[in-house]
Amino acid sequence: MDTPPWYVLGAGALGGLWAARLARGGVAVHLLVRDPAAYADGLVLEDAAGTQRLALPAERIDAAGAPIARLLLTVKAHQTRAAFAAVAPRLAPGAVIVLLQNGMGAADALVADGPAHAPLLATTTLGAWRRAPAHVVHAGDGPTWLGPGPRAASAAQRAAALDGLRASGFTVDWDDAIEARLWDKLAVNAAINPLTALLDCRNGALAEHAEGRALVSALCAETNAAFTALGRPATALAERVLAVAAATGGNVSSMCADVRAGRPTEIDFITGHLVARTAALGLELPRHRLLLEMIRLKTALAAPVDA
Ligand SMILES: NC(=O)C1=CN([C@@H]2O[C@H](COP(=O)(O)OP(=O)(O)OC[C@H]3O[C@@H](n4cnc5c(N)ncnc54)[C@H](OP(=O)(O)O)[C@@H]3O)[C@@H](O)[C@H]2O)C=CC1
Ligand SMILES: CC(C)(CO)C(=O)C(=O)O
Repeated sequence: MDTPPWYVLGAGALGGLWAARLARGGVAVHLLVRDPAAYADGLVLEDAAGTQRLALPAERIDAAGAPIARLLLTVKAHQTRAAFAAVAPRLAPGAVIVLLQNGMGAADALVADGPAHAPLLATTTLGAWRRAPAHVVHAGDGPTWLGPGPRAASAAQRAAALDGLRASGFTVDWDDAIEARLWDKLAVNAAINPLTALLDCRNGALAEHAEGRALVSALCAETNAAFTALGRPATALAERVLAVAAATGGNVSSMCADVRAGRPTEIDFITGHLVARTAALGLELPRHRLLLEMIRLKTALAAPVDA
């Protein structure tokens, strides 16, 4: 039986990287996009191997077409619900769906919204950025972890996702405790992303300056208290966050980039998720809540104002 194509919904930096690597691995890949004209010449991948143009079919997200049996969702957390609603009518029964993004809570909304799909969750330390809309740069390596989502997937769906994504040549492993990995990544993003966005600085600045280290430590103390309340282990959180800030020192964080561009951010799925989950247990996180409100205001201020 022919292996069905991967459809990549979210052909930005990370989705473009995966699409290009899967295609280079000999897999059929289709892009689901808002503007197919931007991908008319395919997708360019720039990495250690050089620069390569890959011819990939790009379809409008809401176009009618063949049923989709394998879907990789790499839109930002706040874009997930709308993007998934647009593609849901094309999903084949038992489709393999992988949600690869930062933040938490987007998959819960998909499952609550809808038909009996069972998205798997994934997290990665790969890094990528877009030089142009259809030109991605592979900027950082690392493993990708796949695990169960809020609704149980079948063993066949898990195996198809894992084997299918491994065709990229990236390291992909299964972890039943994916939620713990997502919380760990959330803890890093909850400190670095809003601080760099509000201070308009690169990640490294937080580790380089005593004031930055103090802010990170204060936020991580709250995250530690939150993890304890949620029954999750959290060791040396501030040290780990500062190590990531230093290791990605030259990066403009995704939230800083979004704020600079006047785009909505993933704050509600990072800090918002943390604050809401602990508030439900009666624990307030005043520093995180302040950052949440400041980033929300920053986004509101970027919206056009009537004269
Ligand atoms: N980039 C990275 O290195 C890493 C990113 N992540 C996470 O991965 C996720 C994706 O990030 P990233 O790739 O950087 O983000 P990008 O903004 O580069 O990509 C998101 C893509 O989704 C597309 N999109 C959004 N809504 C729709 C829709 N309704 N229909 C079709 N396409 C849509 C956007 O299209 P359009 O171009 O039209 O706006 C864009 O191409 C985020 O959660 C991020 O935090 C995690 C680890 C590393
Ligand atoms: C790890 C970090 C902070 C790297 O920039 C990131 O995930 C992001 O920018 O969203």
